[in-house]
Amino acid sequence: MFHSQLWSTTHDALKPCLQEVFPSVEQKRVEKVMPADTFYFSIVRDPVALAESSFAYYKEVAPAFRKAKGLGEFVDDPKRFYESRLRNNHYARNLLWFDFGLDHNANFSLALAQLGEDMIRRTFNMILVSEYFDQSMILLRHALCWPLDAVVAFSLNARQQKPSSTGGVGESWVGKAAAAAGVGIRGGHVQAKLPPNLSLTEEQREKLRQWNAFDWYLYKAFNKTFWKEIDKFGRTQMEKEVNLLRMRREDLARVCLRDGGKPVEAHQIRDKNIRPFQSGLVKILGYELQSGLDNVTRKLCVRMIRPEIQYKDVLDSKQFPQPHAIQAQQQRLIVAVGGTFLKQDPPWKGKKEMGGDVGVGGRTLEEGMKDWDSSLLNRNNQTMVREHEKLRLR
Ligand SMILES: Nc1ncnc2c1ncn2[C@@H]1O[C@H](COP(=O)(O)OS(=O)(=O)O)[C@@H](OP(=O)(O)O)[C@H]1O
Repeated sequence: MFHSQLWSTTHDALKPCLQEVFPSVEQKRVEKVMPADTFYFSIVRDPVALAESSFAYYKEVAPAFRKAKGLGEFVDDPKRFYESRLRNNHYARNLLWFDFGLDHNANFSLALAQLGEDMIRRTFNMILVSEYFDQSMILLRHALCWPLDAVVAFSLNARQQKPSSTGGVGESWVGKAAAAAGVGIRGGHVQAKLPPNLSLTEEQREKLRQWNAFDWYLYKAFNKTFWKEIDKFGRTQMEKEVNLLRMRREDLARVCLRDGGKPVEAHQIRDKNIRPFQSGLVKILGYELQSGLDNVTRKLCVRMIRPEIQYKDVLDSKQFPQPHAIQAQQQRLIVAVGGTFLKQDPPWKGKKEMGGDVGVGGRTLEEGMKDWDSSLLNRNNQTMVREHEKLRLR
């Protein structure tokens, strides 16, 4: 949901002014706090891929998904499982349409779909396509006159597609996922639901498109516009720039990431501050940084792989700096002794290294509390305090 207080300060923190709109659009309230020349963009994803992702993450969150054994069973007869009035069922029907602030339970009609499309076109300067992420980044960088490096990114928040084959019950994918989901393992048997079955036949994929008719309509419409934009840009030039982008990504992966940049399970990441939050029964992968990076390089690399919740916390700390709290904390560290002031080691120093691992860049927790640009992170943020309440941000 949109909160003007949040965004009014975000705008100062995020210059130049642009928004990748994730929350439902409440355009008037957004416009009140954003400058007139704000660049609004969003991204659409193929509804079939989106449904797979949504089912995997939100199986236990959306009532409509909960009772279905697999995505296929849900799709075969969605009305058996779906009740429009139930909270969180937006994950199960027309999620794109919902994210654009539209009524995802409305009966499909072409007229209504066109109205929605027009509204989105009026609101957004650009709609990108997830399936062509690299091409999207090139279009975006040109629209914003950004250098190539500004859009080089590693894929974040990816779902593990297959369970790992090694390890006993405690070490297995199911075991860990169950633990993450807070389900017990008794007598060596996993008392948890298995990871969701996402396999679909071609017929079921087609049914999914019908069930998510508004999303399918939007996806087709914006996909068409996207390719028109690429034609305007020039296909050869696009190919050239996409190649450059990929080369640059590979270079950065070599510098920043272990094992050639292969995404890894969260528990393999030694630095807890860059572990992606886990939700549901699928694993969300992250990256392990190269060791021995100098400070500047490390900051750049962390910036590229910081998971979404930690990223939100960085924004929070920029938007809501707590000068009094910081000052008070600093004062607590300065102890008056016989008229002179000595700086005392903070209580955590020497006890706890970041992620419990001294080897990771050799940074202390104190340093770890600072963001890439050295601003202090607020410890009373959501990540630190309400660990158990988190869901992926949507
Ligand atoms: N660069 C790039 N290219 C293509 N796809 C990418 C990229 N980065 C992230 N992803 C995929 O986006 C999915 C996560 O999206 P979000 O971070 O928005 O999370 S969520 O949808 O709000 O839950 C998640 O999809 P699934 O893995 O299918 O769940 C990511 O794999």
